[in-house]
Amino acid sequence: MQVLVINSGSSSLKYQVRDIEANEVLLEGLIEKIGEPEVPDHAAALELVSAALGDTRIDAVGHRVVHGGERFSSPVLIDNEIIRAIERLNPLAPLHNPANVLGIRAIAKKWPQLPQVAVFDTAFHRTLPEEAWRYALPEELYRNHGIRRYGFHGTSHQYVTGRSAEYLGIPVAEFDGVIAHLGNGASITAVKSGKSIDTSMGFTPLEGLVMGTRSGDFDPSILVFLARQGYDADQLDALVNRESGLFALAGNNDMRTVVDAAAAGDAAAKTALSVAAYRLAKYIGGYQVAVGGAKALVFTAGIGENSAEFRALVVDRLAALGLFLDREANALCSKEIRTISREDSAFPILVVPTDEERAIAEATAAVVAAG
Ligand SMILES: Nc1ncnc2c1ncn2[C@@H]1O[C@H](COP(=O)(O)OP(=O)(O)O)[C@@H](O)[C@H]1O
Ligand SMILES: CC(=O)OP(=O)(O)O
Ligand SMILES: [Mg+2]
Repeated sequence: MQVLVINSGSSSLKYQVRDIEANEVLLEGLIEKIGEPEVPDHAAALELVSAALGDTRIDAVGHRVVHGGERFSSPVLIDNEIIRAIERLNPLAPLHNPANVLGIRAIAKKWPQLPQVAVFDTAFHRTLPEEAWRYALPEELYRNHGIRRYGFHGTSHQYVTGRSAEYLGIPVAEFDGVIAHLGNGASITAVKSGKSIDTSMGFTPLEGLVMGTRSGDFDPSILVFLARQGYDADQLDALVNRESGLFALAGNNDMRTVVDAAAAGDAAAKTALSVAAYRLAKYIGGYQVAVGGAKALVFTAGIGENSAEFRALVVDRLAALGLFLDREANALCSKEIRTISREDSAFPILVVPTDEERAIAEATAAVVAAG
């Protein structure tokens, strides 16, 4: 089966065509600047994808959909009712979901006969126990507005959980571990018996770790204070989602630039790295408690897979957990799954490359084959 995988962002669209049986990428690309004159909307972006596809056969389309709310705990075949259900979740993920819906509608219009499947970022986290998903807020906020913790990056956390168990030679149902997905958006998940039991992102992909341009955790009274100073909702949204994180602390949202600046002696860049590494180390300590003793700590995504410097800054704070880095193994550049901890570490620290597109393609093929 040949599956077109679509990851629509608000201003970009990533795509891949994969052969499922051969596990091969036949074609891939990235369309940027959607909304600007060259590519006015998602339909225009899709025309560019269509041109790039040429006469490549497509049997099904798999979409990354960021918010699946409480309804979706697994991938689903898309129909009009499903599109409307995803659309109703738009207010919960304003940066991501509207773009996902536009991508789905554009394809339904252009290739109405093609089966489309939605694969949700939130689905893997549907196993969170209430003590992890519930905020200590009045019940009606949950009942009337769905205000609770959902968690994101689930497709990646689930894929990496499976790969880690395989690497350790244990069934996934016996895997207890802590997975740190560190990309532009970053989240960490506590996995117990192969299931997500806690994760750092919450109602939206803002809570938790320090990210490229998102603040992660802070005292929500700051928003109340700023509202009283005259900030409106859009300004507050931009402030915490687009103007914070590494960008606010170091003047740049790209980890490579921040690490280089710190190495060159830039004090703000050093502070940014310390704040981000300290926050993550604290979460790892907390999740070690949540899972009752991990079998592995796993780093993944752009920063987790590639930044030996940032991994060292984090692990050097974990001596209390009995974790020690093998400096040489950590410094190695590789696309392979690998161990980066010393033999005498309490449990192994792994680097496991994620592959959200592969996971989405395989889930899509499975849903289409079953339906
Ligand atoms: N070689 C590298 N060293 C350090 N950081 C890297 C390297 N390659 C990528 N990154 C970082 O990974 C992040 C992007 O991660 P990625 O998973 O691609 O994000 P997303 O999919 O959310 O856009 C950026 O902060 C980038 O600087
Ligand atoms: C949910 C989320 O944060 O996604 P991304 O990392 O792609 O922005
Ligand atoms: Mg990502």
